[in-house]
Formats: sequence, C-alpha cells, structure tokens
Amino acid sequence: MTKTDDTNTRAGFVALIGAPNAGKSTLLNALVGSKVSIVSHKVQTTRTMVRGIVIEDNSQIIFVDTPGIFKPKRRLDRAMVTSAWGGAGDADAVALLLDSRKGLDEEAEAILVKLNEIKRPKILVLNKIDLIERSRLLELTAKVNALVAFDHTFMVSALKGQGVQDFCKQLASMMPEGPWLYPEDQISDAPLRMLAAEITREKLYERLHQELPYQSTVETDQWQQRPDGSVRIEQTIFVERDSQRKIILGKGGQTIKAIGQASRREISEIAEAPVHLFLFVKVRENWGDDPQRYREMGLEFPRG
Ligand SMILES: Nc1nc2c(ncn2[C@@H]2O[C@H](COP(=O)(O)OP(=O)(O)OP(=O)(O)O)[C@@H](O)[C@H]2O)c(=O)[nH]1
Repeated sequence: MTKTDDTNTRAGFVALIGAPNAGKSTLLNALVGSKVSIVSHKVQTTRTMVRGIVIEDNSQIIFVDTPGIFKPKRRLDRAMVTSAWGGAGDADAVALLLDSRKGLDEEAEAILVKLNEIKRPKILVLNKIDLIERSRLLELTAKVNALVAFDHTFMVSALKGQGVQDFCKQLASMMPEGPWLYPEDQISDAPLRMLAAEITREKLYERLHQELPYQSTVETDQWQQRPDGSVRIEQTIFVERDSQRKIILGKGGQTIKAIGQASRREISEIAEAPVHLFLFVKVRENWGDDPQRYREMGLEFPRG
C-alpha cells in the first residue's frame, strides 16, 4: 500500500503571511530544507506564490509563500496584495509571521486588523527571536493576542532553525484528514523555469539595487534539454525604459555578463545539470499594465 492510500494521512494548505522582510522566505526554506523561495535583503522580492511541501508525521503540508503585504499603489502591487489575501482565505491554516524585533508597528497592526476578517485557524509566529530579549517576546505575544485571537503562538528563529520544528508539528496536526496531494519526494511544484526566472531576478537586484528598484521582471522563454544532458535556457528581462536596459547591459555588456554567470551557476544547481543561459533585455513600456505579464507570474490582473 502506498502512503497516499493510507486513511491516517492528512494534507492541507498553509498560507504564510506577513510584512515584507518578516522572514517568510527564510522560514519556508528552513521548513522545506532546500532553496525554493528567494531570500533577499530587499523587500517585496517574492512576487509569485512559491510553494514548499513538507512531510511531518503523517501530514503533507503545502506552504503558500505569499508576497509581503504593503500599501499597494501601482497596479502590480495591488495584484500582489490581492493574491496574498486570496491565498489566506482558502488555506487550512494561516500563519502570520512577525519580525519580533520590529514589534507591533503600523504595518503589523494593519495586517492584524485584516486578519480578523479571515475565519481560518490562525497561528502567530514571532520570528527573529535571536535578535531580542526573552522578556520583550512575552510582552509582544500578549499585545498581539489582545488584537487577534490566535489559536497558537510560536517563537522561532527562521535563520537559525530554532522553534521551526515545533511550529511544523503543530501545523501537521491541524491539517484535514485525507490523501496526500503530491508525490512524496516533491518539495516544490513551482516549475523549474519559474524558479530560474526568480533566480535571475535575484541576481539583478543584488547588482543593481539602487538603479533598478522594482521596474523589471524576468521570464524564462525556453528550457531545452540537450542530448548531452545539459539544458539550454533563454530568459528575457523586461524593463520599462531604455535607460534601464543600458544599466543592465553595463559597459561593454559587463553587467549582464556577471548577472548571467551568477544566475547560471545557481540554476545549474537546482536543475542538477550543466546550464547554458542566454539573457535578453527588452524594453516594454508599462509592462506593469500588461495582463499577459501578470498571467506569467500567476497573478490576477486587477481591473481599474
Ligand atoms: N537574525 C535573523 N534574521 C532573519 C531571520 N529570519 C529572516 N531573517 C533575515 O531577514 C531578511 C528578510 O528575510 P526574507 O525571508 O527575505 O523575508 P520575506 O518576508 O520573505 O520578504 P519578502 O519575500 O521580500 O516579502 C533576510 O535578510 C533574512 O536573512 C531570523 O530568524 N533571524
């Protein structure tokens, strides 16, 4: 009998929600034990829902890593926020991650107010406990729970792995009974090509943090297995202005070359094969208003 026929199994979805930089990606990576979500010092790097799948006890827990919640201004930002809250409303449990060093700031309070409207089991996860005093943690727990009645509270350090296992075990017990939804060995259903695009975007941010705030997107156009076992990948970086294209190319193409090399190394690791990466930079004015770009990122196009 395979695991999925077992009537004792459980499976469900958990929405990881929180302000930008609370540590959602880091926590997801700690839970899954492999790099499935992009971690960055910059906020709002997670645009698409990258899922990690964790097996704990008899449960299969599917994590939906939602984009950070922030005040949406541009159309793309609004789409990301809508997608984040949509995910929370459908999940079997919602885990709110708070940066405990930041505490209860205006941003966290806004999330808590909205969270009250969501009628799903809720878990509070205070992250970055390696950075603050224990006494402050208890104070913060009381303050937050006074605003939203959480079913459970956990104190973790996603970076150091502290408390992560306990949190995971709790979630496992909360998942509905039923067959597993994914094969046992699958840690992420994010297609490799999407992951590869995220990696290149991460490299772009690392090199061009000041010059290129959020006005770029990356798509993988081609992913071709070659007979010698290597993979040929073509990606397009979309920017809004020609001046941005020039920045990405750099003098004599030096910048794009460096970005390509760094990205190729990392993609090659996740693809477990040698990679030939070809990067193209295209100017597409107002890509932020183009429905097609949203579909590629798995987001709803917000009208109006
Ligand atoms: N000291 C400490 N740093 C942490 C911890 N968890 C995350 N960080 C750091 O906090 C920063 C943000 O972490 P991310 O995981 O990218 O945050 P995020 O919430 O996913 O951010 P977005 O995807 O951009 O919304 C990174 O520099 C992490 O290394 C922790 O437990 N302790």
